[in-house]
Amino acid sequence: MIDALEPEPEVAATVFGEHLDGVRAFTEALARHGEELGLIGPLELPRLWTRHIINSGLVAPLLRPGRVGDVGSGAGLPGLVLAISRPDVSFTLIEPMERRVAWLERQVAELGLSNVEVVRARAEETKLKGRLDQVTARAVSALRTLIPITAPLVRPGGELVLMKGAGVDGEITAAEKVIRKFRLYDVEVIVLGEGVATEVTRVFRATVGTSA
Ligand SMILES: C[S@@+](CC[C@H](N)C(=O)[O-])C[C@H]1O[C@@H](n2cnc3c(N)ncnc32)[C@H](O)[C@@H]1O
Repeated sequence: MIDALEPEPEVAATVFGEHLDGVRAFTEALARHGEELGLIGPLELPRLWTRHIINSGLVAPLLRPGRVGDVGSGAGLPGLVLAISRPDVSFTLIEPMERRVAWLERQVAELGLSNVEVVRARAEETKLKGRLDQVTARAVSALRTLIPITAPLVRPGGELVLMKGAGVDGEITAAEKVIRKFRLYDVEVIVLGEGVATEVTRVFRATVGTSA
């Protein structure tokens, strides 16, 4: 079963390079236990690499050495994939659900990741206000509600790096008020993986201004 999940080797090698073995170990663990732990749906298994793992890994070049928070890590997407890909970055995975936190902690131990801490909390209840250089999130909520829970965690001048679907432009329009309220600037949508990956990754990136 696991063999069928192996990626197109060239795509995976391009995206993960020397970190491919670590990413592969995580993906195999997720394929084995993800469904029984309620981390991924049964339909996701055949497209674990294309839709989830490579999709997450494409974001790695946008991160800078520093402290990155991943809000709503769930199964570890993109947080654990990025932590494997970027050992030069410190990651704080923020996830409120106990069972998911246990999974994340177990993976951190099994993969021997020394650049990850896991915080069990909702983003708005952490003590991380203004302390992170960048914040990532994937499949947590629309920008209109996601920005108010992620932007306060970022230091002034830091960035939101939020993974989004094809409807990102509409989400930006609906979020205009909170974009102003949280003084986001240099707002852009970056499309990653064109010509490389089966599915492109869209990122809403914005710099966070001084707190409102
Ligand atoms: C649909 S899952 C997506 C998980 C993962 N990011 C992915 O792409 O597979 C959404 C996750 O966000 C978490 N979550 C929801 N609201 C949150 C909040 N306010 N702060 C932190 N995490 C939150 C949920 O517990 C859940 O694990």
